[in-house]
Amino acid sequence: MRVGFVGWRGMVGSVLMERMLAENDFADIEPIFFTTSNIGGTPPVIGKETPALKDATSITELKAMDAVVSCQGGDYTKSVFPELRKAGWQGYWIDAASALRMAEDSIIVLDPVNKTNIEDAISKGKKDFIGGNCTVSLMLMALGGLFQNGLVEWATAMTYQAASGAGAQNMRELINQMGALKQSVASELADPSSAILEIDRTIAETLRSEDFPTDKFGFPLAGSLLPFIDTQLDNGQSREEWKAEAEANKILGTDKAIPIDGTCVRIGAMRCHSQALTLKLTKDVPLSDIESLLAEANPWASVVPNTRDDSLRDLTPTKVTGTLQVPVGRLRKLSMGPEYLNAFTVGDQLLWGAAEPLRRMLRILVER
Ligand SMILES: NC(=O)C1=CN([C@@H]2O[C@H](COP(=O)(O)OP(=O)(O)OC[C@H]3O[C@@H](n4cnc5c(N)ncnc54)[C@H](OP(=O)(O)O)[C@@H]3O)[C@@H](O)[C@H]2O)C=CC1
Ligand SMILES: N[C@@H](CC(=O)OP(=O)(O)O)C(=O)O
Repeated sequence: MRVGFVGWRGMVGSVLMERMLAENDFADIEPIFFTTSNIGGTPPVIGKETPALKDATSITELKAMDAVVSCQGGDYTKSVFPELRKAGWQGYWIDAASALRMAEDSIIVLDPVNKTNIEDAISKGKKDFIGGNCTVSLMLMALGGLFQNGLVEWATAMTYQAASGAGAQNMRELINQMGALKQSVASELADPSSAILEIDRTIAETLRSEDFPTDKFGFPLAGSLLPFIDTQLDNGQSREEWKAEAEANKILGTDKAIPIDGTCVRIGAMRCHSQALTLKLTKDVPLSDIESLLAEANPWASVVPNTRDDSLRDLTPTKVTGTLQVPVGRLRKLSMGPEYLNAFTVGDQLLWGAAEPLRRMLRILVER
């Protein structure tokens, strides 16, 4: 299988490359690397010979691929994909960008949750397999045991999303913001007898100053938060909030849409998205059954006991970052009634949130 990779040196693409190397995925395909900026350049080192970088905008070059995996972004997808199909290309298109997610012919891929739908789509000749939004994929990885068993009447997710979701430059800016804050009070901090309210005043001034580094986010994130992610829709939702219900129901293949809504918030974590969920269950399910269903849904979901020690140790971005684990905890029935469940989950948005579903989709095709 000749597989073209576009966007392999970006942040999501680099995580995909790391995972493919770790799983020895390149052994079973003929990889060809593309670029939008360095045609003829040196391809990445993957343990086998590959040709010089090809032009990612060349329909002729792309047409020679059996599959194309793109982590290049939505603008690239929108400009190249229709031309490629128009030119009669019948290969598989696997994409991290949101551009084609809700297209009628596309499947949103998250195989631990919708492998049957994926297999069915391949059998029916579908060719466009798109990775889901990171918060949606991570929610379904963590809470698949309830959603897949028809136990969720509705859900509301309040998110705590990492800087990485906004891009590599934003991650750098977050650290620069942290550095600028520390610098502004360095001498006071070094003096244990200095007044905390004076430090706080200086920090607030620094956050509000014109010199504070905010080119990428537009606003301070370190020492603050940003309660709006992605663009604004007419109904008051952010596009990120809209994706929850739209994409989750498409992934689950529900006949009747499960309402899912909430508020998406950017916080100063590096690459793990966290979510606090309230779920209205379709019936009163005992907590022990809920825990079993969640833990058994897939090998990456795990239940963190709802104790202070366990939650603070195991249910944080610090613990989860760089791993494929998607722990879920803070599980308890809410005071509203026995059908109301509280949950909190954390996941790495570059792994299960972006690269891993694409890697596994390619494997499904290779192994058929
Ligand atoms: N960030 C995220 O959390 C998620 C992103 N996505 C999707 O993936 C797409 C790509 O996102 P992301 O990986 O963050 O984008 P990046 O900006 O990191 O990379 C995109 C492309 O930019 C080019 N580029 C230019 N300068 C550099 C540089 N210094 N280092 C690396 N690449 C550079 C590369 O193309 P070239 O080699 O051709 O020059 C690269 O493939 C997004 O647009 C989105 O659609 C999906 C889910 C989550
Ligand atoms: N919007 C997500 C990241 C992302 O790229 O999402 P999508 O693939 O749906 O555009 C975030 O900011 O955390």
